[in-house]
Amino acid sequence: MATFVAQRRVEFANTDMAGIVHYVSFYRWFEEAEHEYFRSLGLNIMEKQEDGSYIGWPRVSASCHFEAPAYHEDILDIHLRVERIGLKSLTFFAEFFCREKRLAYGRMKTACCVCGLESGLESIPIPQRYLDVIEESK
Ligand SMILES: CC(C)(COP(=O)(O)OP(=O)(O)OC[C@H]1O[C@@H](n2cnc3c(N)ncnc32)[C@H](O)[C@@H]1OP(=O)(O)O)[C@@H](O)C(=O)NCCC(=O)NCCSC(=O)c1cc(O)c2ccccc2c1O
Repeated sequence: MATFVAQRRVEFANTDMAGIVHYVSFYRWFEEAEHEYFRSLGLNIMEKQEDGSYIGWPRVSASCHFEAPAYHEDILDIHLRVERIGLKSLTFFAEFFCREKRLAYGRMKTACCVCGLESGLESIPIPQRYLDVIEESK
């Protein structure tokens, strides 16, 4: 996939008592970048179906490596790409840059699921309409 780039400014609430960005913020920005990527393709990360259930993308694994700290007011460029398209899952790879220096990188794997409030999560093969646009963005 051509790399999708999202941008975030480090807000005060993203930082911790050490004055640097708390690691949880990187996971949140990673997820937000992924959702922005879906939106850019005309997809919704929670798509309602006729029976009232939703197709969604819960995470089955997440990892992040932190190489340098980020600070309040820094502008971060989040470079996101689909690393692997599985039968029922997508693996995203993201890198976080500030002034072209890489601060962190990580992976998130999401399983395509039917999400019902009562029935819970049921993984399904990724529907073709998602594959069409995701593969085209590669
Ligand atoms: C999600 C599950 C229901 C899947 O269980 P199932 O037994 O059906 O899984 P499969 O074995 O068929 O695997 C499907 C697919 O996923 C890969 N996979 C599964 N588990 C892992 C794992 N631990 N590590 C790596 N990969 C895994 C597997 O290889 C298959 O991929 P293929 O490409 O090979 O087909 C079940 O696992 C479950 O219920 N898990 C708990 C999910 C959860 O609670 N996650 C944490 C919170 S979810 C979340 O934060 C979230 C974020 C969002 O952005 C969302 C966006 C939109 C909707 C929902 C969101 C959301 O919930």
